[in-house]
Amino acid sequence: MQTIIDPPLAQQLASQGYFYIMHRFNPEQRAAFIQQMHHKNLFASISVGVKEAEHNFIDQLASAQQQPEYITIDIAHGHSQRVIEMIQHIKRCFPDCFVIAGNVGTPEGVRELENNGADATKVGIGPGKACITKVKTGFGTGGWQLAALRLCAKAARKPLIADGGIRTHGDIAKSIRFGASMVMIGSLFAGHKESPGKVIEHQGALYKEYFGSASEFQKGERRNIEGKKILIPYQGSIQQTLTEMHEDLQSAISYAGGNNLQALTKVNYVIVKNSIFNGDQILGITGQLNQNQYPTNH
Ligand SMILES: NC(=O)C1=CN([C@@H]2O[C@H](COP(=O)(O)OP(=O)(O)OC[C@H]3O[C@@H](n4cnc5c(N)ncnc54)[C@H](OP(=O)(O)O)[C@@H]3O)[C@@H](O)[C@H]2O)C=CC1
Ligand SMILES: Nc1nc2c(ncn2[C@@H]2O[C@H](COP(=O)(O)O)[C@@H](O)[C@H]2O)c(=O)[nH]1
Repeated sequence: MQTIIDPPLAQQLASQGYFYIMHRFNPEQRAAFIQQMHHKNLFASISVGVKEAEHNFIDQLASAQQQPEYITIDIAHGHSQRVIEMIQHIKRCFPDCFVIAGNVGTPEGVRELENNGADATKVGIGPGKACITKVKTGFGTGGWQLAALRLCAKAARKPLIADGGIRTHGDIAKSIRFGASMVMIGSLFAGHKESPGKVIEHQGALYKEYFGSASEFQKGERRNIEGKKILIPYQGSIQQTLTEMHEDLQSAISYAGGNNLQALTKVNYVIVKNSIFNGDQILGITGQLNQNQYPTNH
């Protein structure tokens, strides 16, 4: 997403061994981005849409022999013929490229994209924090993302990426329990100084803008709008959050009784009707929100 990642942050993440997906909203900069990443011996992970210009873009990369290691097909409704055609087009041009397709919310969607060549599938229709798909269309996995993931995982033969709805670090461990190999995160990263969202001062406090890729702010027009703009409290460096996520995931693995991520995939769980958040907010002793978590809703 344009308010989450830009080339410098992609370089930082890749050089530290994190996976990233570069957004597709500066289309003319993608070829140069691949070159820059390769020049620094880093992997290139770009995204594309499904329209004709995107097919032509893949052809241009192929003619220039500029193969990114990862291409994500990033559209709202991933269980569609246009995504299947794009997977096949990419695989024709770049048989070795790892193709991530999505987003879907059903086992049928996962199976069909996998059968047509996707190497991994993104699961999540509408659980994102800047998303309004559920209220506008009545569709989606918003509010039951983990259950959707669990259903999709039963059908999946290749990795699943849980995309959207990660609100706490604990949600990462839970997503792995229900079948994700990876999670994709927007809002939890949006407030950091490295994220490209604009800094806004509001009633004496600093925030960063975070907008949906299907919002009017991204699209520049009010057509098929399924996203909104929100403000996320400004949080300083992303490294602190990454470190804390790492530590929390390590603790989760230990609670699961193991010493690697596999342990999380087998742990027992109970489903409770209402979330057992105990009404807690994670507040520091000064009453300030802890640096990295639980921004207020806007
Ligand atoms: N994960 C999620 O829940 C969602 C994510 N998004 C994000 O928003 C961005 C823009 O996505 P998108 O609008 O698909 O990209 P594009 O504008 O590239 O549209 C791709 C194609 O899908 C069509 N389209 C758009 N929305 C839908 C829909 N809900 N159902 C069926 N067809 C649709 C478009 O029609 P036309 O040409 O007429 O515009 C176009 O043909 C992406 O980054 C996507 O990830 C958006 C919504 C949901
Ligand atoms: N329905 C919409 N979903 C969107 C839009 N822009 C992005 N997204 C999805 O949200 C996640 C990030 O979720 P978060 O909970 O971590 O903030 C992102 O990866 C996309 O899949 C949108 O405009 N509408």
